[in-house]
Formats: sequence, structure tokens, C-alpha cells
Amino acid sequence: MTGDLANLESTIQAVEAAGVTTLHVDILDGRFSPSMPIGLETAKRIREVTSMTLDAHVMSTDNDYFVQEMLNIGMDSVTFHVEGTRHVDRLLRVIQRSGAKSSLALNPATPLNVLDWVLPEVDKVCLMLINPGYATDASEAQVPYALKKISALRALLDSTRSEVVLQVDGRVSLESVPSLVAAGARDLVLGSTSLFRKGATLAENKLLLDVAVREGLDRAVQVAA
Ligand SMILES: O=C(CO)[C@H](O)[C@H](O)COP(=O)(O)O
Repeated sequence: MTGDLANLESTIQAVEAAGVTTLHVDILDGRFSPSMPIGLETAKRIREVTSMTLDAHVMSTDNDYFVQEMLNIGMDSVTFHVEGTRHVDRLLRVIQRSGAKSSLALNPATPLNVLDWVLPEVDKVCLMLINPGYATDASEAQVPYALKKISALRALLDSTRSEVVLQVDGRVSLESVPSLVAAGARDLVLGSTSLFRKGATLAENKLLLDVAVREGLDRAVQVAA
């Protein structure tokens, strides 16, 4: 949703040329939160024009419907929010049966204990660091407890030797990447303040991001030692 929505195909090509391998596709229904950047037909076209891995992030009040649509389109992984999903366990199984990777997203204020019973059932957890759907609202800032929440989930995953991927989404800025990675994030959704940061090309931003990730991983090793 932070790419050039009027020139999506060329934006996708530029992202791929910069060396990014996964495209995060934000699907909002305008009701879960008040924005609707990409419709189903656009999502289908994205699948047709790229062979990149597609990571669909469904933010809707009707997850049964939108998750199934994402699977029909051929998304490689599908994330949905626990908030507003009546049958979380069942929907995870629908995704697993399709062969796609399953992922749960948590709004900033949602406690980690909603994961208690389903953590072994997911491939990935997406921690929202802003309120979902408000990426184009400049006043929407990363929540101040982002690092604490990431560290808490990292500790939980490490304590059970879990291989569930810890993704973070929302104002993942070039400056914050080392701290986010050091805290335990391993999958970064790169938007307006990182890959699409103004004043530099996508390729330049990607190179800087690679350095920032390395710094974060080094810091994580130092803390563990
Ligand atoms: O899920 C999202 C919004 O709901 C976006 O993926 C996310 O906000 C990325 O945008 P930015 O990095 O610019 O905040």
C-alpha cells in the first residue's frame, strides 16, 4: 500500500530489481480500518505480473471471505488478524490445507497471550507496530512499546525453540531496523520509511537496509553471548 498505486507494475519490477524477494500485499476492506488501497482484481493482477513470493496481509471484518480469495489468487502466505476472527483455529487450517503458509497478525494493543494455543499452528506471527490501515496517515507513529512486545515474543519463541517467523509491520524505518532486529524481529515489512524512503532510490535504500539488518543481527548475537 506504500508503493506507487498508479504505477504498480513498474514499482513491483523496481522492488524485485533491488533484490527484494517477497512482496507484502495489504488487503483492506475499508471497515476493519478506514482505507482500501488494493482490491481483489488488483491483487490478481499482481499475482499475474510477478513471480515474487506474495505475502498477503488481510485486514478485514470478513476474514473467511478475504482469506479464501487470497488463496484462490495464489498468495504464498496469508496473514489475518485475530481481532474480528470468530474461528481463528479453523481459518488457520483452511490456509494450511491449501499449501500456503499461515500467519496471524496482532494489533498493537492485542496481548501476546491470544497466541497461547495456536502458536504451534502458525508459520508466522505479524506484530503490528502501528494501527493497521493507517500507513498513509502521517500522524500515525510506531507504538512506544514496540521493542518490548517484540522482545517478549522473541523470548517466548526461543523458550520453546519455535521456528515461527516473527514479522513486524508499521513504520519499520531504516533507523529503527537495527533495534527491531536486535529485539528479535526476523521478517520486516518495508514501507514508507525504509524501502520507499524519499530522497533515495529503492536500490539505494535496499543496500542501506542490508547494512542495518546486519547491525541488528550482530547486536542480537552480542546480547545472547
Ligand atoms: O499493514 C500496513 C498498514 O496497515 C502496512 O504494511 C504498513 O503500515 C507499512 O507501511 P509503513 O512502513 O509505511 O508504515
